[in-house]
Amino acid sequence: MTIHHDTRPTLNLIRLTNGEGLDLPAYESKGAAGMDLRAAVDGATPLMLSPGRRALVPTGFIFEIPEGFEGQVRPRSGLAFKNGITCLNTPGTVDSDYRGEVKVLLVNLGDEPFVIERGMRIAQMVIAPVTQVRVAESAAASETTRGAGGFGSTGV
Ligand SMILES: O=c1ccn([C@H]2C[C@H](O)[C@@H](COP(=O)(O)OP(=O)(O)OP(=O)(O)O)O2)c(=O)[nH]1
Ligand SMILES: [Mg+2]
Repeated sequence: MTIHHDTRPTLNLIRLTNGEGLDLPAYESKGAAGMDLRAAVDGATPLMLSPGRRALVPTGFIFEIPEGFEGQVRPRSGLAFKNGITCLNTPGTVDSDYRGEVKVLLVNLGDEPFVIERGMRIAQMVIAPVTQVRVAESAAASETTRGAGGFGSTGV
């Protein structure tokens, strides 16, 4: 008999009052990179995002990102393609020591108003490993073939 342990890191979620009744953020397919985040806006008063405007949309949860990881808040391509809705600060960064509510900074780059209803899947979060480095200062940079060439220096 084989016992399969779930060896994935744990993402602990704390549901806030405005998140009551919302589905947990979830991977929508077996191999999905991101879990979809839902809008915790008031059920009775959907949020109307006019063209060119932005809004900080609550998710209703605190995410305890495991140490050594970050949460990347990214747009959903369908909303971007169909409605011009994207994340203004993409990819948003959720630090592992953040204990506030995760929010999604949406912007409407389309030309029609967009209505955000409670429970709507507005963005996705990818959990990714991060490396913190030791910061040091040197007087001169080491030599490389590339040197200071950049911004198209190798041609198109
Ligand atoms: O899309 C986002 C981006 C950030 N945050 C939260 C979690 C993150 O840990 C915190 C700070 O984000 P960031 O470091 O990007 O913003 P800042 O402007 O540098 O604020 P701070 O001075 O609080 O670090 O805000 C979100 O909920 N959603
Ligand atoms: Mg910061």
